[in-house]
Amino acid sequence: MQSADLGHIHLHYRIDGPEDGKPVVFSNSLGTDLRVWDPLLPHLAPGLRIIRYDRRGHGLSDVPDAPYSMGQLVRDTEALLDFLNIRDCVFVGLSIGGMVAQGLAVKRPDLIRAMVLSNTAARIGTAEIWRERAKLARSQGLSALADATMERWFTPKFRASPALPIWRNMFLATPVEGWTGCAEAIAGTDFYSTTAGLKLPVLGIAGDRDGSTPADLVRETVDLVHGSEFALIRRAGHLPHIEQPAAYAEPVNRFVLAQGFGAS
Ligand SMILES: O=C(O)CC1=CCC(=O)O1
Repeated sequence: MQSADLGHIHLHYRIDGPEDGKPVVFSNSLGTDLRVWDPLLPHLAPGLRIIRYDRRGHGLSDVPDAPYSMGQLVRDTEALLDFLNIRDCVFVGLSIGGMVAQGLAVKRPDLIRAMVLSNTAARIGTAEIWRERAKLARSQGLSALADATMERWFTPKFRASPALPIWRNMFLATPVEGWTGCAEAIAGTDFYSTTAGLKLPVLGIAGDRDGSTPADLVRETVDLVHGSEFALIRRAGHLPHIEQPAAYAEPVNRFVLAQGFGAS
């Protein structure tokens, strides 16, 4: 457990793997903390340096007053990677984390060599939807959003499994200020034109039963970048690395290794 003092904010982060391993940065989704990647880690190729962090308003990072902007979320990540002296990473962005990836790749191409855009898009939902959800969260708490969120995150089969409370509790443990702050950032984000100008290797990943970023939406964004690849994970919702970790790891490992990121 470590905290980075970035001057404007403290972010909680964690690094696993050898110090001289090639860096792969994981940026998670709204309403989750860095532990959301735990099911995937045992399936990743050996020898990588795995960097995870809690976005502002989430996990053990600072919780500034809402609203947040996507520019702030990108800047936080940029500052963290500079603090950790990370360059040329493969950046794996899940949902809002994928939006941060798109913004950061435009702003700081020196930081990102290639990116995985997982269950994300240049624009997710509509501003109205996110502002409605934020209003409900502020008036009634995240419990008012929990059932619908689990339906977007997971298939019915997974929702009936004993593992569900782990992820539901992670969602419910998110500070309302942090969740609504990030929801406002999503509401204000449309990266279509800037993502279309990106020139770096991109792998898109979608779940065939994603209730938040359906596969066609993910594909539309990923196709904006010339030469991008795409993988569909079957029997999975918005968090396919939890429901199908081995199937998710397969394209990620192939893509990461194709960037010259083998064990050193
Ligand atoms: O729909 C959800 O709540 C899931 C989600 C959308 C953006 C994000 O990061 O998570």
